[in-house]
Amino acid sequence: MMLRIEHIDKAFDGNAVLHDLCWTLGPGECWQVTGASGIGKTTLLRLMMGLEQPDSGKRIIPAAVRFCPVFQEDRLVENWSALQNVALVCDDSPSAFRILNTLLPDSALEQPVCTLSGGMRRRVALARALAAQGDILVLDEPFAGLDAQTLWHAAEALRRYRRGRAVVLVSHETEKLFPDWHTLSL
Ligand SMILES: Nc1ncnc2c1ncn2[C@@H]1O[C@H](COP(=O)(O)OP(=O)(O)OP(=O)(O)O)[C@@H](O)[C@H]1O
Repeated sequence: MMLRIEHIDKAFDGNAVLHDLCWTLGPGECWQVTGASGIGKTTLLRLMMGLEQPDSGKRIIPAAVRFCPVFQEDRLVENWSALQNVALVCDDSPSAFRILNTLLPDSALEQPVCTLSGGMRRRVALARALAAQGDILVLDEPFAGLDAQTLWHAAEALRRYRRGRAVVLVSHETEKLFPDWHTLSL
């Protein structure tokens, strides 16, 4: 078991978002979290990572488990290049370069990320999560703003570079891309 959620309730300003939610993530398992806009998908990811506290219920996680997140916002160092952003979380520069290279054109790798398009920036954020040392990839809309072909490449990079790590993914595209993954429907 890498992460367990037991009977979690979460409300904001008296509005219930998650109610009596139970779920277990096993080692190396891949999950897609689905549900309508506003149902609580991002809230659940934040609860998993301990960035939000439940009103009741608990989250059980071994102390050594580390997360590799892609947040809904890119959270990049704006004046740094894609390579510098990814190298920040990764001791192995050749491996960071390899991951970035599959996701972005060469011409985009060395300019400040603030000059890149929204879809390119999203791919830098995904590359950073894939290059990071950690146990669970937690990905909140990592494919936002990508056209069909780029999306396919990004999904392929996720398959190739997850390196056996568990994945929890929120994306509107997942059913077509990852038909063999588990689904948690909110
Ligand atoms: N910090 C907060 N303060 C108050 N309300 C919040 C907060 N975070 C989330 N909410 C509310 O909780 C509900 C669930 O939000 P959440 O972002 O988890 O939904 P979501 O399923 O990820 O939505 P989307 O698919 O649109 O991103 C929404 O009604 C949202 O307004």
